[in-house]
Amino acid sequence: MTMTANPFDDFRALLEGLPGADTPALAAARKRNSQLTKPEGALGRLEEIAMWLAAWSGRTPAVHRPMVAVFAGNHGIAAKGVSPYPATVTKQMVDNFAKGGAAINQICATVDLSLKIFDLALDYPTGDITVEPALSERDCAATMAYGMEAVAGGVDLLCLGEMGIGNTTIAAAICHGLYGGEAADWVGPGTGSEGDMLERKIAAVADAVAFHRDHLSDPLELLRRLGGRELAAIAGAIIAARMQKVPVLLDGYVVTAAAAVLKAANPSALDHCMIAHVSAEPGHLKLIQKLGKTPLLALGMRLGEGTGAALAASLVKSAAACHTGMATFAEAGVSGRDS
Ligand SMILES: Cc1cc2ncn([C@H]3O[C@H](COP(=O)(O)O)[C@@H](O)[C@H]3O)c2cc1C
Ligand SMILES: O=C(O)c1cccnc1
Repeated sequence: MTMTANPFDDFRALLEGLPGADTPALAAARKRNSQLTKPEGALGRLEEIAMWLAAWSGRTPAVHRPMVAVFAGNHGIAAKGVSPYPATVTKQMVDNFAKGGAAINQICATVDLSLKIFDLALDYPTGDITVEPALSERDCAATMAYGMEAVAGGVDLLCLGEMGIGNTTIAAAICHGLYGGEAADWVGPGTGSEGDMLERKIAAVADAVAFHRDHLSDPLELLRRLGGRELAAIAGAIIAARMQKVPVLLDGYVVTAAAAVLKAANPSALDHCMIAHVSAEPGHLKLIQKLGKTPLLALGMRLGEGTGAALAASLVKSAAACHTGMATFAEAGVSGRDS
């Protein structure tokens, strides 16, 4: 009989052997970028986006099949009174997504993105992280594997979103677990916690990290103890995207917290990801700084659902269109600099 391997072993191996950037594709894109009919660098970060697309897709920058994946999960911590909305809203919003009535539906329709909702065992909330792990090893690994399925069907830009009442508390616990400081440094209003509720939220994050403190040095163990189903699935989707050469846009605080776990396991793990926007949730900017990234948008949004990522996809599509569609100086007969 063979020994049962640790459920995280496959993910550890994947994280250790992540593929790097495609340097020939990047070099080709840089060359073309320098020949396009515009002053050098005049498209600013759109040029950076086009180079990033080339490096991580391994092709000429192009976005033909962009998709928003929204992962939904429920959290045991919600029973501690850390959100002004009841946990039943998670399922109700999943129904709203299906009917086309949520913000993310409107943005996807406007920007022309496909939208897929992944409903993760909503009737089975995760454990209360102040007194137990959120997930078993098996459940966490299986949910990460499920998240990897999001990267299918020729998707060439993956926008990650989430839905889960209580998950800004989970995101704060992950950040406090990863980076330390005070619990209050990482806790914000989420959907609108204030006063006593905000104090309960801070206490829950402090209690959770204190309870699990001897088990947080391993990032995947931290994810299963302090995380949640949608965060585990997001982590899996980010890994799968890297393996399949699909660039990724990360949404707000919750999605970025899930991603941060991977960076703790391998410092290069998020090189194929951009931060779509900085959320109004105060911990998000601090987290983005820890990751050494610069968000694309700052619109004061704090919704989640992948809404910031979906909006930023319009920038990525525009960047790819400029890169491929613009004429070169030679093609257009436009005089170059100092000619
Ligand atoms: C109607 C409604 C729609 C949402 N869409 C995203 N969220 C966002 O709010 C939740 C996290 O905030 P907290 O930690 O304060 O519960 C997540 O579900 C997130 O996606 C929503 C929240 C509500 C109430
Ligand atoms: O930034 C986020 O991801 C966020 C903020 C508030 C509520 N839900 C998500």
